[in-house]
Amino acid sequence: MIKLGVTGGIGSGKSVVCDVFRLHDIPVFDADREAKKLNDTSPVIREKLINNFGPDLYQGNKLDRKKLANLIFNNAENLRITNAIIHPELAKYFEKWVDQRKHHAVIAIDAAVLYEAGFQSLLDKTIVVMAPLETRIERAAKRDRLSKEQITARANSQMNDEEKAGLADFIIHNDGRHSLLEQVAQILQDISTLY
Ligand SMILES: CC(C)(COP(=O)(O)OP(=O)(O)OC[C@H]1O[C@@H](n2cnc3c(N)ncnc32)[C@H](O)[C@@H]1O)[C@@H](O)C(=O)NCCC(=O)NCCS
Ligand SMILES: Nc1ncnc2c1ncn2[C@@H]1O[C@H](COP(=O)(O)OP(=O)(O)OP(=O)(O)O)[C@@H](O)[C@H]1O
Repeated sequence: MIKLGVTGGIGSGKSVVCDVFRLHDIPVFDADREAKKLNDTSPVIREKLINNFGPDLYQGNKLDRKKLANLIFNNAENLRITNAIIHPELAKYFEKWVDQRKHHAVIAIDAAVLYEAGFQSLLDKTIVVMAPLETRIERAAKRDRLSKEQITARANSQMNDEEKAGLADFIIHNDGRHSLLEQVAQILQDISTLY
């Protein structure tokens, strides 16, 4: 089995690229979505987040996402604490998810903070989806109905594209001038010798 990581800055097009992988019948683990599920279901995460940020971070069983977002985006120490709580649990859950898909030749994880979370050590190859920062901010602002400042705060909480590109095995250009279908097909051809 080849384990691929797909990352890229906010609004870069990771989810669109991962939909192309799904078209090739490759299962994709959506780290954002699975992390949010764990935030609401993992007693370990809940206890540690409450110990660090207080009980009103949760309304009943549900994490108040807006409250946590306001605490971590623009505060490096709170971001570090939160990542140290959530990412190890997310990594454990990802490994279980992989074990249940052993019959697939290739699987992928869609993770905005793949390198920051240390997931690279769990993977065989990593792919960075790149687009100009202003394009990314416009796309994400349109999609999420967040202000450009809120998107920029999230972008500033992530490794920048150049650092990610230096760590990547493959780059996918999603600037509207390169075909995503062709770039994904080329990567799958390149890795086909590995399995
Ligand atoms: C803080 C949370 C609750 C905010 O959720 P909310 O729905 O309000 O914001 P949303 O998820 O839309 O955030 C938008 C973007 O922020 C970025 N982002 C999310 N978590 C992080 C993080 N820890 N570090 C840097 N950027 C992050 C992603 O690009 C995400 O798409 C949520 O983002 C979260 O639980 N983050 C911590 C877990 C995590 O690292 N998830 C990403 C795994 S790759
Ligand atoms: N090449 C493109 N042309 C036009 N719109 C695009 C393109 N690629 C992505 N988009 C749109 O931009 C927005 C961001 O794309 P996507 O959600 O795939 O990014 P992402 O990297 O997953 O972002 P995030 O990290 O915020 O989840 C989406 O609304 C998507 O439909």
